[in-house]
Amino acid sequence: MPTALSPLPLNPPQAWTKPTYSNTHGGKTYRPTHPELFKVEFTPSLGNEEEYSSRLVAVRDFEPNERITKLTNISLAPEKAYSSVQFGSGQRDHLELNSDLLFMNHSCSPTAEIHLIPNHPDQWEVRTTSKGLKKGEGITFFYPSTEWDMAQGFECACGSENCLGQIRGAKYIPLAELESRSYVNEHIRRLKDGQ
Ligand SMILES: C[S@@+](CC[C@H](N)C(=O)[O-])C[C@H]1O[C@@H](n2cnc3c(N)ncnc32)[C@H](O)[C@@H]1O
Repeated sequence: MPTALSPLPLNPPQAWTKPTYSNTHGGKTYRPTHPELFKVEFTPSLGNEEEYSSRLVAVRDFEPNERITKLTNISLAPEKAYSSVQFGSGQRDHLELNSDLLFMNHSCSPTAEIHLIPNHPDQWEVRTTSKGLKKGEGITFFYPSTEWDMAQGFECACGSENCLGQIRGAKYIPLAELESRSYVNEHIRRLKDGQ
C-alpha cells in the first residue's frame, strides 16, 4: 500500500509518449516535454535496445543549486521498475516520471539531484549540484539517493574516476559514501537508520 500521505494519481495527468530513436528521428508521435531545459539524445551506434545509449542533455546553462524543473507529471508506479523513482520507505512508494526526465542516467559523480520532501509532491524537483550545469552536459543523478534496493541493478558505465561499479541501491552503500556523492533523500536516511 502507498503511505497514507501519498496523494499521487494512478495515471499521469498529461499523456506522454516515451521517446525512442525512431520517433525522435522522423517519427511524429514524440513531443519533448521540456524543450527549453533539456533534450533526450540517442547514440544510434549503440543500438536502440541498449538502455545506456540514451541520455538527457541540458540545452542551457544552469546556476549552482538551481531548480531545473519540478516533477509535474508524476504518477504512482504500479510496481518498482527500472523507470521508477522511490519517494518513501513504503513498499508502494515508487513514482513514474512520465516525462523526458526518465532519461536521466545514474552517475557516481552526478550533475543533478532529485529532492523529494516527504509528503509534499508539489515541491518535488530536480536541482543542479553546487557545480551548476553547462549547456550540452548530461543531466545525471546518483540513483541510490532515491533508490533503496533497485528492481534492476547494473554495472555502472558513468566513467567517473571514483565510479562505484555495481549499482544496486543505497542498501548496499554506507551512509558516509552516499553523502559524499549526493544529496540523500530523507526516506533513504530513515532506511539507513533502521539497517
Ligand atoms: C531510467 S533508465 C535511464 C534512461 C536509460 N538510458 C533509457 O534509455 O531508458 C535506467 C536504466 O538506464 C541504464 N543506466 C542508467 N545509468 C547508467 C549507468 N551509469 N551505467 C549503465 N547503465 C545505466 C540502466 O540500464 C538503468 O536500468
